[in-house]
Amino acid sequence: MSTSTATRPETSVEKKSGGFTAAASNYLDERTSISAVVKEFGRKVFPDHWSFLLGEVALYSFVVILLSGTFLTFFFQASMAEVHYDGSYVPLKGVEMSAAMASTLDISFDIRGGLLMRQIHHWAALLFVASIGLHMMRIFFTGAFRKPRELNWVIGFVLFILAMAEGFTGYSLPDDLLSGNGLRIIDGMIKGIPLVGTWISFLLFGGEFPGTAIVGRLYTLHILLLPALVLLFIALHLVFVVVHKHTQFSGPGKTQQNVVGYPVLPVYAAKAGGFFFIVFGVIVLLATFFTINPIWNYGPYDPSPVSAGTQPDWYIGFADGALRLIPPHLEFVLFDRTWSFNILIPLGALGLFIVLAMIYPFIEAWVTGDKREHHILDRPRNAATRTAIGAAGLTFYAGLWAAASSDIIATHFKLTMEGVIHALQFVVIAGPFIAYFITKRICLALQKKDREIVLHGYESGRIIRLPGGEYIEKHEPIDEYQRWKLVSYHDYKPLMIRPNSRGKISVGQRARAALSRWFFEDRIAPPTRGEIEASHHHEDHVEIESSHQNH
Ligand code: HEM
Ligand code: HEM
Repeated sequence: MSTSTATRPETSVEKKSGGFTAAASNYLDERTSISAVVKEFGRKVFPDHWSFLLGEVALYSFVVILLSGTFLTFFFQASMAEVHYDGSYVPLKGVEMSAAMASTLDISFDIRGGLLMRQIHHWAALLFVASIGLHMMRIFFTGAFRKPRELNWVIGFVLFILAMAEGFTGYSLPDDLLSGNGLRIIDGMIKGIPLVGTWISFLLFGGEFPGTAIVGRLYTLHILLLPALVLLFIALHLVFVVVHKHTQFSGPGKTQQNVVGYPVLPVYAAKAGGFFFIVFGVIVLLATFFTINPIWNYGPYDPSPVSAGTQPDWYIGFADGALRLIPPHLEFVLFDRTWSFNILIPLGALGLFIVLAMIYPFIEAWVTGDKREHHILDRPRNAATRTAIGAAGLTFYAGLWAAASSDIIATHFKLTMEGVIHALQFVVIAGPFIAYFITKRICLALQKKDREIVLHGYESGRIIRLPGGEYIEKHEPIDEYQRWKLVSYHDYKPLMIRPNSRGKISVGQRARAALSRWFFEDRIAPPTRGEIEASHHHEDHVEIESSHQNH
């Protein structure tokens, strides 16, 4: 039995030269065959555009969160046992609080580098969610979620929800006044669920709110279960980015079949490595110069003193705002139970908003009937209806978000609380329609402008007098590169209604066709080759005439 000898990889004897690094990499390669993977991955090409950095910012801030979070676990005590504070922050000396709060104060005042680490963790968390939000907007407005990336949109969206859950559980850990108020709102929301609400609340808090179990439970979620899920989904997300290859904006030489950019090794890896340190550095600077969550000012949790101006972290604002905007009297007793529609309606509206955003790629694909793969990104103006839908969604979100600061807006601008609430109710309900309309018109106007530029060139500012006495402004033709950018998009058409196999047109079909018409209505067709050529002839004509004039 000597078959195996022929196929064995070469031994290390011939490869020994080349110093310690080469020897070490040979050693590793012979035992793992990793060089094939490095070679393959190193040849991957990533296109260059500033907006593709947003996903990277999310990734790098997560690494910072992991590092700083691990440091915090060495000192944080996830216990609600009552203690008397005995650290070096004098104003709270002797005050009764939970061990969680006392240990967070110790991290802030008595552990070397502790306050910086806490602030790094908190600022990194804020940046993490912000970059995810911006990344998601770039994916949405450029249509990067279209086939084959719909599933990666959903995976990304799960990451967005997980990030908010991480943020909320983290915010609740120090057991200070703000933590407790946040948890009390969650408790109220849970209890508002008909029939089962009270039971779920008891299950979560281990009895009557707040109990003594919640911080320990949230801690397990915060440092074990949720980070594991985030890591898993980030890994899946990035595998998909590699498998699908990255999208790119249209331009000369860029097609649906290729990716134009830098290879991972050495260019992209070096750039990404440098960028990681920039993100890390910015977070450390923020944490050094700007206080975040000074829990010593708030004190331990106590249900009675809710200070004015209490704010959640920015990404929870939209949920808080929804609760503030709903009229409070939508609550009544029926069948011996309290029905809190002032909680159920905001919960339902937010749930619907989140689900619609999550499945948007599938809705759009259904409405447009578009089954092709898309690797070239849309310029937002060229997908006017999608861009307008996005603007409507953002206006809704922004209205809710602003409402989380309703009291601060009222006191700062010397307005009445009711006035602010009514204005924001208007923004949340009518704002999306107004935003939709305005955005769509702006996109169509920009499309018309592009068409004009392709056909007639840029306005040069040079006025020429024609032989007949007429004054015209000379238009400079645009170069090939610019023209490519302006005309290389597809003009889609609404779906045609077709009868099904039994020769009938179903109601669903009709609805779909109507939606499709709405999606594509008012579009401005890109200039055709014929039109461009015709416009060139015209340009030449003017050119000859004007040179005549000069002689
Ligand atoms: C922890 C959160 C996230 C991380 C670390 C992350 C990271 C990344 C990175 C590094 C890329 C490649 C570079 C780029 O295009 O920016 C990417 C692409 C992508 N991400 Fe995310 N992402 C996250 C969340 C999301 C969310 C919330 C969505 C959408 C709901 C999303 C959807 C996508 C899609 C569709 C692509 C492919 C884009 C393309 O090829 O043009 N991601 N992500
Ligand atoms: C996306 C992931 C994460 C987010 C968004 C996040 C967010 C937060 C926030 C906002 C706080 C409150 C900080 C404060 O006191 O001002 C916190 C606390 C904490 N986090 Fe995280 N965190 C994340 C992941 C982690 C991980 C992976 C660990 C552990 C390895 C960790 C460990 C801790 C600890 C121990 C605390 C309590 C100490 C303290 O409040 O200062 N976190 N987290």
